[in-house]
Amino acid sequence: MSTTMRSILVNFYWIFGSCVFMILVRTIVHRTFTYIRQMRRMTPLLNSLDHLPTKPIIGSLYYLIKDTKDFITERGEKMIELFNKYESAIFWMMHVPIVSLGKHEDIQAVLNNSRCSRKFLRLFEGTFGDSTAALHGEKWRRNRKILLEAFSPNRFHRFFSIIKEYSSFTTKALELFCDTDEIIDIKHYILSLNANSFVRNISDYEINKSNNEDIAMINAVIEIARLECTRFLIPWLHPKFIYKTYLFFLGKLHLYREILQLPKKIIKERLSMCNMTRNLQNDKIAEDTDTASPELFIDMLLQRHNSNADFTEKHLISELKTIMIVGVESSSISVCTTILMLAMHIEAQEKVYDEIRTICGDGDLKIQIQDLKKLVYMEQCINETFRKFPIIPITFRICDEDITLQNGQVIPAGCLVVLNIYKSHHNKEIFPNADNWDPQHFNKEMIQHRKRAFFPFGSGPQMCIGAKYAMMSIKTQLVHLLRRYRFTTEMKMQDIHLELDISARNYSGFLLKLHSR
Ligand code: HEM
Repeated sequence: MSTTMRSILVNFYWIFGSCVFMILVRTIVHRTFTYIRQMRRMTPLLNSLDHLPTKPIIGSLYYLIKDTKDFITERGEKMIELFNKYESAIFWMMHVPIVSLGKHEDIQAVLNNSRCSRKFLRLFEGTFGDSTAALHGEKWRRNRKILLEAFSPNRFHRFFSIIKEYSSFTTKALELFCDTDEIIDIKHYILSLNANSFVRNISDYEINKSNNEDIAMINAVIEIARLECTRFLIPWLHPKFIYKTYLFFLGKLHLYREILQLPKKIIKERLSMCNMTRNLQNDKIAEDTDTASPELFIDMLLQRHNSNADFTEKHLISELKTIMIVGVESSSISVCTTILMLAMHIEAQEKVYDEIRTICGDGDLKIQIQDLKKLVYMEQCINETFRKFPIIPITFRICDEDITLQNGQVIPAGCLVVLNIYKSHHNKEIFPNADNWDPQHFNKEMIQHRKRAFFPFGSGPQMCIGAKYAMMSIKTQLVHLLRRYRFTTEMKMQDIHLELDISARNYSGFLLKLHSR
């Protein structure tokens, strides 16, 4: 290399290096000033609340790390335990204050306030990306409209027959373990049932178990959720560049590609199928999809993508990926936990079984969608499972305006708020037998009184759009499984340990024995 070339390169590196340095300094100074300005306004208001114990630099995070063998699995339970000590308090996530609220009136006030959003979910980009769950404002409103239509009860007949098909298939597959001494973890079977039926319901795509691309997504979801939860708890990992570097050193960047493989493949296959049909039917489909609302969720998204320049391919993939994540895991956990509870409470299981027999008869199982409403005691058991083990035990909001609590305290705008659903579900004034699993909490006489402190699907404008779908799906699966098997377990309540990332899952498993009916 000539000397001139070398000196040009050296100058280039100097200029480039200085630019990067200047940008870094500017960002740090800007962030520090913004933080100081915000804290000046927030501190007087926050001082009126209880403060959770803190340590220098890491704040209250110390109490999540203290005496912990495995931070990733134990942090959820520790967080709930810590928040549960106070009705409303401040938790210092390093230098960032988070206000935790546990009174149901305060939780309602925040959930029902349309100026409180889930903007922080941008930190969970692998899980939620640019989907409805992470959006706010006009974009969120437009996406939510599509979701509400796609999962409206008038579309349930088709969903129901597909869920029935996969439930029968899984019930038969479990035959292998019936009346043997083998203890099995039903989680894998139920997860597969829900993944297959949900993906068919939204896109007509059939998951191929022998295809690595299809299976990779399921593993990537759990790992990414864990990583993003760590990112959320450690503010130093919030800047994208630092988080990406962290992933690079952990060797986990590939997960972010894997999580997108299945949604991308579904879209590709759907597009090629639509093109084929279009050619065969002489453009009839094209005319239809331009005017009427399509039947499948994926077609609704494709229609939106075709007609709206701001709904890019990235949004399309993200929406599909997120709905698969939230739709599959939550229903699987609910089915598994309800069966585990019924296995621990045999009397309740017999009562549910008698109800199923009364409604569906003794012969071959011929359940109709309208029968599901009649399964009242089963619904009490499902609700009690949601109460005792809420799938989303805590949720967060950032409020764009000051929020006044019932006792007059003010939560300043811009503050991150934790809504402690778990605490509300364990309020002994409303649920007298709160520490135990007791379906009587939801009997006919008390249900209205209790539902005001009961938020399994959230509440207000951002409430879950899949609540009715989930209840229909869970009941259909339980009818099939409980009609064929009596489940027993050696597990006890204290064996259940919840890991918390985007949802709470029991990492001790769902260990059951199956006996024929
Ligand atoms: C037992 C099953 C389920 C539970 C316990 C559950 C729970 C929840 C909760 C608590 C929220 C609100 C979170 C918050 O306010 O921060 C939520 C939101 C959401 N859920 Fe579910 N969910 C379940 C099933 C489903 C299903 C099956 C779907 C899809 C069909 C779904 C789609 C969504 C979406 C899209 C949102 C975000 C709504 C918005 O931001 O406007 N969920 N879910």
